[in-house]
Amino acid sequence: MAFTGRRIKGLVAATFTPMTSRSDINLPVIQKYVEYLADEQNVRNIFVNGTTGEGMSLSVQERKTLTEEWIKYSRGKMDNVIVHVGCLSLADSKDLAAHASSCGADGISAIAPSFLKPSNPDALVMHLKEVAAAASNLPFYYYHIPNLTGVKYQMYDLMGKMQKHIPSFRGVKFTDVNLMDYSLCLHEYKTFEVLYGVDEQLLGALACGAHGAVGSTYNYLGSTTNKMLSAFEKGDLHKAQEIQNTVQKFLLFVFDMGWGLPEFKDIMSLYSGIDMGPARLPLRSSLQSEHHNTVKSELKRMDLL
Ligand SMILES: CC(=O)N[C@@H]([C@@H](O)[C@H](O)[C@H](O)CO)[C@@H](O)CC(=O)C(=O)O
Repeated sequence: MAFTGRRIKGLVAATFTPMTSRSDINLPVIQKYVEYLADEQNVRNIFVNGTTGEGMSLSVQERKTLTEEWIKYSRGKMDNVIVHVGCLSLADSKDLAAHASSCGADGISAIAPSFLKPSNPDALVMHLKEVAAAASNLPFYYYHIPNLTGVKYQMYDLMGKMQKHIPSFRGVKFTDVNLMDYSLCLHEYKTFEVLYGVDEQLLGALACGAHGAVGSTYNYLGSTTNKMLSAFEKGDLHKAQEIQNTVQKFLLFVFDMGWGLPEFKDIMSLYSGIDMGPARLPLRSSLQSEHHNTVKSELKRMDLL
């Protein structure tokens, strides 16, 4: 696919998957969720069924149903809906990619299979090429998240291979703290997109030249992070640093409590007032109702609520 020049700019919320108290997908919440992102957080791009969305814990049919709902309610509200189609099975990934294309998604993305891992970078590219070909009309983003997949190839090398072999290759969703690799990618592959995925150090990525970022905190700290992007664009580095530091302190509080994805989902419910429901097994939240006020007062103390 020839590069059209349209770039994802700014924040992309990696959406949570709303669930019922029994951990079934909760579709009626999606419309309100999309409106909340657009109207309250000023976030106009979403990345669905990814890590935050517990995509790998959903069935293929659930992922298809969710994709349809996200796309339906995003019309006129979101600029881009990127659908994560990565699976352990190539056949499932291709099925999801073709489905995303038939639904009118704006792009697809896939992680590396993480149980039987690719033998080498070329094998990974062969796998991704087949996934991308199942939705050849859509931009394809490789989802680099080495801490979770255990597939740790340098993106600087891999981008060259993907550019050569995958006609619809558009870029990488880069969820790693290695800013040297990130910066090398941005500067070598200028017509591609390298979306940054570690919210707590987005400012560092901006300094490298980042134009877009995908993350879980943009669901509820989107408007705060947008202020950081504006400050950076205006050259007000001090203000941008202050905002990044506030987000970092909030995340430090969360990590110090030993919390992670299931608790982030609870925090999104507390913050937005939209019930996201619990995370699906094997994840379990340890955030109890007695923690709710602590979280809220922490957010208020940091001027985030
Ligand atoms: C490992 C992980 O979940 N990383 C998040 C970050 O947004 C992360 O939650 C944030 O930086 C806080 O650590 C995103 O990169 C994940 C993401 O974009 C996705 O849900 O696909």
